Amino acid sequence: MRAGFRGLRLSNTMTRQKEDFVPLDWRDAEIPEAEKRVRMYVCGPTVYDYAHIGNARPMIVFDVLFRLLRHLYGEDHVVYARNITDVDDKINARAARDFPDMPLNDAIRRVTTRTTEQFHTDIAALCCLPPTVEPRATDYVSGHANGHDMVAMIETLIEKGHAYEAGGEVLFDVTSMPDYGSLSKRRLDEQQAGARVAVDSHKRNPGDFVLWKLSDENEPGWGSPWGRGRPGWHIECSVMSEAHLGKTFDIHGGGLDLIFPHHENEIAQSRCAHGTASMAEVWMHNGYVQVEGRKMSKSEGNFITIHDLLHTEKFGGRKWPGEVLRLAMLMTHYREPIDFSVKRLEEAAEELSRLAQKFDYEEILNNWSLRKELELRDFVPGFVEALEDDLNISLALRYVREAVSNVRKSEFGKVTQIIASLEFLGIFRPEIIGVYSTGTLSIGMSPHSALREKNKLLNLRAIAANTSIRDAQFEASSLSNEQLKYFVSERGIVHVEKTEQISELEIQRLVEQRLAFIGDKNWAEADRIRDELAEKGIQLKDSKDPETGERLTTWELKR
Ligand SMILES: Nc1ncnc2c1ncn2[C@@H]1O[C@H](COP(=O)(O)OP(=O)(O)OP(=O)(O)O)[C@@H](O)[C@H]1O
Ligand SMILES: [Zn+2]
Repeated sequence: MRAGFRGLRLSNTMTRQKEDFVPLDWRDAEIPEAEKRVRMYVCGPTVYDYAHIGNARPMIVFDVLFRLLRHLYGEDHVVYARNITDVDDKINARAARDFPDMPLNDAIRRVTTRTTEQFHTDIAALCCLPPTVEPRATDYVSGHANGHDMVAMIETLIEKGHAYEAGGEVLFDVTSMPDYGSLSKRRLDEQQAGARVAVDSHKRNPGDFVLWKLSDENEPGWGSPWGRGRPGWHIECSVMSEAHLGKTFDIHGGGLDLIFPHHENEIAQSRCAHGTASMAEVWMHNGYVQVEGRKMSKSEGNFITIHDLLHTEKFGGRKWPGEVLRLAMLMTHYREPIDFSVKRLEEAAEELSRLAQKFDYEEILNNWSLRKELELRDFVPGFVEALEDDLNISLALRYVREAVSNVRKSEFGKVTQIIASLEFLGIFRPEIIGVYSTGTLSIGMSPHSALREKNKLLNLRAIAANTSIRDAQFEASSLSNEQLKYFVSERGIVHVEKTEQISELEIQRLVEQRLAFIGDKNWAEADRIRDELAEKGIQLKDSKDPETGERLTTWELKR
């Protein structure tokens, strides 16, 4: 087998073919094994508003690819860069609207920080791993330490005759690049002939695009040789991908809508600035999330945010767990369109609970900790091969389904393969395997059962740490001498509650007080204490000491 080929085949928009994937570093015998890297760049969000579920699709698709690359090449051998676009006129408009009394730059900062945090929270709930690096556009406009900045790249493009200044802008001259349009397969002459948009008078060609534009006083701006201004949209990705992945790298991804003009223009900038034959070896594009046949988008107004799906009942009258949303995306091949509907989410939810029914909680807990001990990295048969075929997740899921229907609980190895596969796809959480567990740790419990309960609880904690449950709550630091009730809710949230504040000493004190009342024949007070304790779950038993004949009261916890 060729060096670097691990069986992975990917559809390349550039060649319109499914190709064997051989990362660049593996083609170069000079690079030592330990230093080889697979390098992937994905265009991230423009942070001015909540991300909608359409925006989530590339994040989820390329998260699966990231996981697969890590599995095939080793975790330390994959670099995944996904940017944050925090400079954009839509951001400026939102800042002025939301914080009218604040200086614009502060307001912009507020909007981008708030939106970025929200984005991170949303996609963590969709079980996406953080990328290796997440550069922000504003850190790369000018004066970047290694010279990896937008102003420097634009200067290079002007020097090399690919860009020109006109009408308060710097524009890329598309005719300066003979094979401009190679990704979208749009020929320049066709574009010009068919151009219906009025040609801006200062543009040499209708297809020329903005690299830099001057800013008004009340717009954000950076100093540059062409005056105080801000970058056009495409230049940031050329600059940040070079800064983190080099002049040419392995995979570049994003949604279908980015092929033209965004990716086409990234290619033009990068290749012309660096004098290279390609920017990325493989170009991958996910299909649209659609609503009634039309692309979900903010401008169409036909969108639903990830946040609303997770936390409100706006869509289909219920909240949808992150795994369900994620599975709803993964059920369709990444290049095909998805019609987003309540029905689809219901199907995903049903599929998850079908996968769940087979297992019993106790079993999984035991297997889980064993698996951790053994560091098993084994998946159900056929699973990895299916993913290697251009991310054929539907087929991979079919293998998981088959494994689930054939497995017996005692088949530890197979059960762990199933869990590893579900976990790999990011759809594993305790609740999807039917977990609804409650338990009690209480005073008066036999040491053996207390230990069992305690171990269960610690296992829950381990599960919470190992999956993406971020909201797990553990209030209990000491598990002895307190009655603690814990439960895993349907959403997988682990709560630990103190169900009883009363201490053993206190019970003892009350028992003695009651005996004193009995001695005084004050039955009313004696009964009051008995009822009070019963309310707290403590049952008293009266007996006589067989030797002394003395009245004896013991207590136990009633369930
Ligand atoms: N309906 C959709 N289906 C699939 N991917 C989408 C959809 N809408 C946007 N994307 C992708 O989401 C990523 C983030 O893009 P970005 O933040 O620029 O979205 P956007 O352009 O603001 O969305 P919109 O199209 O709603 O204005 C891009 O890779 C883009 O291709
Ligand atoms: Zn980009």
